Amino acid sequence: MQTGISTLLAVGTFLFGLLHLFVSFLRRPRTVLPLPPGPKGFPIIGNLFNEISGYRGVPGSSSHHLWAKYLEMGKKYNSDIVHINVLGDHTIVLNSSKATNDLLEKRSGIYSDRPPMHMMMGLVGVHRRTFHQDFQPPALATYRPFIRQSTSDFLKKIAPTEYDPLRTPDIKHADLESYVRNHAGSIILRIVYGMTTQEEMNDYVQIAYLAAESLIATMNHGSFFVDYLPWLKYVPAWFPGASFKRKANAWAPAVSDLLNKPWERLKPLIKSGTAIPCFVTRNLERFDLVSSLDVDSDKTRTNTDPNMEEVVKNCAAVAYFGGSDTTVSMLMSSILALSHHPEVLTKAHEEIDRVVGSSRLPDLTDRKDLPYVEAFIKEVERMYPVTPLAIAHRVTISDVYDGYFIPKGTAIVANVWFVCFYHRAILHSEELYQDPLKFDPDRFLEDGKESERSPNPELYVFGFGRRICPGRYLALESAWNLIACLLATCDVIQPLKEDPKAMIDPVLDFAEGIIVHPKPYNCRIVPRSATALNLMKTGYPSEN
Ligand code: HEM
Repeated sequence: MQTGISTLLAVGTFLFGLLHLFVSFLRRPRTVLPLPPGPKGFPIIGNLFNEISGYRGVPGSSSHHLWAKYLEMGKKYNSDIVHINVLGDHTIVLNSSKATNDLLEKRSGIYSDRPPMHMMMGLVGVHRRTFHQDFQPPALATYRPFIRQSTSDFLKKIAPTEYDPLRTPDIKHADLESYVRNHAGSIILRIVYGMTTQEEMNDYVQIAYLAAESLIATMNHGSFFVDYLPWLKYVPAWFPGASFKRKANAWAPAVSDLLNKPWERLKPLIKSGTAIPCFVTRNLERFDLVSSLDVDSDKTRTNTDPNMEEVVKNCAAVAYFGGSDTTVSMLMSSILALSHHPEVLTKAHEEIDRVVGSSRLPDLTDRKDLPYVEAFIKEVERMYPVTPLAIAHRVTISDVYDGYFIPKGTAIVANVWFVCFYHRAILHSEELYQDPLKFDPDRFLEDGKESERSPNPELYVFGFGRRICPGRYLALESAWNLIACLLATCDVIQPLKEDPKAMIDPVLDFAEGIIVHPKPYNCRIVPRSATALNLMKTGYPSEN
């Protein structure tokens, strides 16, 4: 009986698949204008078996980064916008700042939808306004004490017991990453859910880490077959070729924990009036939802808008996720860059010593007076963009650009990373940045002051138009605070005993995913003096 049902399901799915392909073929865009150039595909399946489809299941598919493949494609077709069609699902890759600006910024009204991310369980696409209100610069002043607290905790963790520069041991990658993860995680958990104790935060930082592993692997449009054939989400996990389904099942608990666990912890505290004011409490109050919160079940009793509790819950989880792994990537790249560029470290030390002195830690109020530190962070953003392909948008109505037809529903990918070729590129473009593969913070300065001679990478690394990252101000403040304090107190140098063959290339060795991280590296973080070590151990003065 069981086998009969399975066979029936398999045959049904196969026939349904054929029907879907046939209908997409009939409904393919027919217009006198050409689609942007791209590899010639086969009828119906299009570029499915072409490496640039983004689908990792293609036999023999190389492990090259997707953004590097897009580079090759742009070169080949000599165009800064290129087109891929997989099974009737259209993707257009924008390889230049002009194209991203023209479409994602100037035509933001129609280019701000998201393609469905079937592997992502709908965590994106939630209420943007709710989010932006709490993460705009005026709200940030309230969060600065949490940022300072987390930076103090970080400095204490990396501080050696004694000041002995020659015997300070290497920091292993896993330890450094866990301290950085704790820094980013504790700031966001305090802001979003009002968590204050390190013990409870540890568990939740780990939850965000596990969820990030799955979400990172799934968010690049086309990473899984189901992105192209949405009905596949209904096939059972045992179905031949349904490895995406088995992966989704394995990842589901982590993503569900991310969404539910901190929420379930907070609900009774809100009900009893003992919750610490935070993003969730403020938004529940804003939408008059506190009294309707149902502590005993997953469901909401709804005497107001039935969806708003879900919106607040989703926004909280998206902030918790969005604010964790991204900032970790940026900080790990910053520390890697410092350990490879002693000349940058020396200039930053000189600036901090001159402006802040050595008797206190730098604070966010010093930020405007430390242009070299600011330029260093910009150069990290440019050189190591956290999300090299941003997050795909989708166009809601058919459009025409540069003489090309862009069909309604096309996924739009901005290739932010893109190494230069001719005059088309973004963060590594020779046209925008002189000597683009050189790590050089000075490109953002003139006579020691902030300058606009190279465009600010923040125009690209945080996304575009209406979808621009709402957490960008928080990310930059928290990253700045940690980096400035690290620079003020420490030398960041190469490890003592490093096998040269095991050393990673700071330009090329990045792990693939929607959020990219440097491959594991060790380094040495050595206090600059006994006074600096003392500052690390005491941290910022207590604010209670
Ligand atoms: C270095 C740190 C960060 C980077 C590089 C970054 C980058 C991005 C990018 C590229 C997008 C997609 C924008 C687009 O589609 O055009 C995005 C979206 C988003 N980010 Fe960030 N982000 C960072 C930190 C944060 C933080 C700290 C938070 C939370 C407080 C956050 C919350 C979000 C949310 C909620 C979205 C979705 C916005 C939407 O779909 O409308 N991000 N981020």
